[in-house]
Order: sequence, then C-alpha cells, then structure tokens
Amino acid sequence: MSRQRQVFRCLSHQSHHCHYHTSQFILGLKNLKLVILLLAIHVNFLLSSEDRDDTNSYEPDSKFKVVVEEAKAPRYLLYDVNPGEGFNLRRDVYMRIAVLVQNLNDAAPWILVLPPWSRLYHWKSQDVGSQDMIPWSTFFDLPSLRKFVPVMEFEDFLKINREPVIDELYYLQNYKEGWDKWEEKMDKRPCIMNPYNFDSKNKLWYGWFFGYNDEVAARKFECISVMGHASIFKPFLLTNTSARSVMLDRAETVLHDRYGDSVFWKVRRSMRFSKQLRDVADAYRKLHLNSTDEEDKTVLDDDWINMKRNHGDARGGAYLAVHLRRADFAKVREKDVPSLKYAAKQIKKLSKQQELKHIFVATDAPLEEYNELKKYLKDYKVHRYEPSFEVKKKYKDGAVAIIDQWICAHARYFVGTKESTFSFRIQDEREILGFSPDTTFNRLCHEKDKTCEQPTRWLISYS
Ligand SMILES: C[C@@H]1O[C@H](OP(=O)(O)OP(=O)(O)OC[C@H]2O[C@@H](n3cnc4c(=O)[nH]c(N)nc43)[C@H](O)[C@@H]2O)[C@@H](O)[C@H](O)[C@@H]1O
Repeated sequence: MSRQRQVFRCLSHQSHHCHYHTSQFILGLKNLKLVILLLAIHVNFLLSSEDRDDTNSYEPDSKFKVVVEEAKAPRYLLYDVNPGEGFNLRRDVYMRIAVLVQNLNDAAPWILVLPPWSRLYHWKSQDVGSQDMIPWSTFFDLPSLRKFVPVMEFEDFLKINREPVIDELYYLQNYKEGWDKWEEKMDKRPCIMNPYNFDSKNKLWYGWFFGYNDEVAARKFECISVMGHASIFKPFLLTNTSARSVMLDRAETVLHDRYGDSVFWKVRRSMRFSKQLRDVADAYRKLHLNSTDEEDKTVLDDDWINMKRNHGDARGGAYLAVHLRRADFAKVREKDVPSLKYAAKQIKKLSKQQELKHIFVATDAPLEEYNELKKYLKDYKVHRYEPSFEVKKKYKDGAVAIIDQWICAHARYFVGTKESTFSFRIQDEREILGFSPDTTFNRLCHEKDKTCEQPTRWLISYS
C-alpha cells in the first residue's frame, strides 16, 4: 500500500497506530515539489490576470450567517456532477465553475480542484484496465487551463491538505416545490435526496468522492436548493463560510453566468486538449485524410490568449466529418436521431454539395451499425478512427472520443447530432480555429423532422 493510501486509511479510521505515518507523510509533503506547484499555479495565474474581465461586485447574502473570522488563503473549491452525465456535459459544468472561481479570485485567492474522471457511463471498454480516477492532464493541457483560473489535480490537493477531509460539502438541488417564475435564489433546505452517509464514530460524511469512497470524507454536509447562475455562490463562499476547502456536488444545477460572452469563450479557449492526444489525432489526419495544419490553415498559436481568428481563416482538410450520436442517445432522443439509411442520405447529399469524397465518421455506434452506414455510402471513402490497443490502453475511452472530436474539428465541413454536447464542443472548437459558420453549424435530421431547423450559431466572441 502506498504511503499516501496508508494515511488515507489512518485518517479515515482515526487510529492511534497511524500517527507516525501521518505526521511523516505530512512532513514529507512539505517538500519542494508541491510548494513549487502551488507557486507555479499562482504565478501563472497572476501573470495572466491582466487579461481578466473585471466582473461583478457582490453583496453578502443576508440569508446566511455571516462568518467574521478570516479564511486562510488559498482556499479550495471542489465540485462534482450528477454521476450519469457524459464527458462533454461535464466540460460545460467545468466552465461554469471556472468562471465562479475567477470571480472569487477578484476578492481572495481560490484554487479550483479538478474532479478526477471516474467510471463514466459511456466508457464501456472492458479491456483497457481501470477507467477510474483519471487526472485532467490525460485529457487537457493544464498550463492552458491555468491561464484562465488557478487549477490543481485532486491528487495534489490531497497531498497538500493536512488530511483527506474536505471541510464543507454542499449538495445542490432544485426547489422541491418547483417554480413559477425565475428568480436568483439559494436556501439551505432538507435534502430531497442524499447519497452521502454520516459515520457517527469519526463524525465524517462518506460518499462517492470521484471513486475515492472511504478514503476521502467531508466534515460538514448540507443541502442547498438553488436557482441561479454559478456566481450566485460568490457572496456565500466569501462571507458565509471561512472553510479552507468547500465542495459543491451536483454543480450542474447552476447555470452559466453569461452563455456565449467573451468570458465564456475565454474559459472555452483555455480548455485545450492535451498535446499527446492532439498529436495522435493529427497523425491520423495526415495519414488517412491527407490533412495537415499548414495546408488546412488550422495552425494553433502556442498561447490561446493571443490566438484570434476570423471566420473563414481556416480551410480544413478535404473531408466531410459527421458526428453520429447513437447508443443511449438514439433511444432517449428517438425523435431527433435519424435512421442509418436516412443519415446516409443526408451525408451523401452534403458530400456532393461540398465536392468531398472522403467522409470521417465519429460515432459511438456499434460496429454493425457503422458497417450498415458504410454500405449506404459505398461510393465514398468512409473513415473511422480505430485506436491501436496501446493507445486505448494508455489513454482509455475518454481519449478516443477526444481524438474523434479533434479530427471532426479539422474537417472542411462538419455535420453533427441535434443537441448532443459532443457535437456542440466540436462546433466551438471550429469557431476557435476560424472556420466559416456555414461549415460548422449543421446537423442531421430525423426523417419526420420536416423543418430540419439547424443549430443556433454560437459565434466566438473576443474581448
Ligand atoms: C442521452 C444523454 O446524452 C448526453 O450525451 P452527449 O450530450 O451526446 O455527449 P457527452 O456528454 O459527451 O456523452 C456522450 C459520450 O458518449 C461517447 N461518444 C459519443 N459520441 C462519440 C463518438 O463519436 N466517438 C466516441 N469515441 N465516443 C462517443 C463519449 O464517451 C461521450 O463523452 C450525455 O451527457 C448524457 O449523460 C446522456 O447520456
């Protein structure tokens, strides 16, 4: 058992035998590496802070008791999302919370602790080893995230925290009675549902905690009914609690502060995929689709802060990319997802219009469905990214999906699935790269959908 795991066990069971391990561990942690990490997070953030928008002031929330003692800096905000949600919806929730943390940083230093990726419903591969507790650095470029807001991995938070205990945990929920009119409000309320358990022996709350279950706990737990935007929590966090670490579970309950404005796009631009995954996708583009950044005019600037593109700057590789969401989506949203035959009909029509012979298909469809689709498209060269066993084992299902997204983002023309956040994230990637909106905001329609209304054009905005 690693020393860290031993300490988790010790602290959660409060055994005296553990005292030695714990104090040794904590001493060991005062090591240079972590101090440097923390400093790096702060310096990095301060350096880029001149680029921040000076948004909202706040009034303390008089509904809650005002805490007068001063909180120790830095403070840590953790969050989690409804267990059933997929990767791209979770990315969206990150953006809401990152904007909240940026707002908090206008008043005091806060660090956003990134929730490890564990056992997502859609990650079904059995032969790739554990898909639990995957750090954000596998999928995203952390230095890029840090140019928007200070972030750290949960494992690093555990290392610097004195014990594997989060001071306060709030479980967000809607109002039980529902609502007639929209108003920004939040209230401590009895829990409508509570997935955490109180251990009366050591007076701690246990629960999922990103898969850490009995290794991590919370000291205080309450439910909060909320209707509002993420930054509704700003006054509460600054004046109604002085806890060093606060976690908001079910963070998807709060909305974006302002959907689609330049701050929204800043945090979106900061969410660059990790270089290792972009490289795998770029190698595939080059080999199978004859697509390179230089030819396609999609070269990335090193720093997203300086990268500004006009619509039409990007040309894209000579292929049409489709995101064909199937699996659970085809069942839950039966009325939005076309049959394979009808999807193929639309794809053929678009390829003809665009004079493209190569079609790249990103899909979560089983092989038989993909083969059926290919049969309908026999006059075209149809491609699907199939990872080598090594890539899949190393980076897992989450990475394969990112590679699919990155390849779609570089196509000359893209068509997605109605209301899939997977398709939405490809659309915003293409906005960042500078594609013409006509080549981006397109979707497949169900055969019975006669109007076939195309997606809203959420165009990039720079400040
Ligand atoms: C029905 C709802 O759909 C919502 O999904 P939706 O917005 O499409 O998009 P996501 O939130 O990303 O969830 C769908 C997941 O399915 C896999 N997936 C979907 N399309 C592809 C693809 O083209 N390639 C690869 N490799 N993987 C794909 C991938 O793991 C992805 O994160 C979910 O967030 C909800 O939890 C719920 O399932």
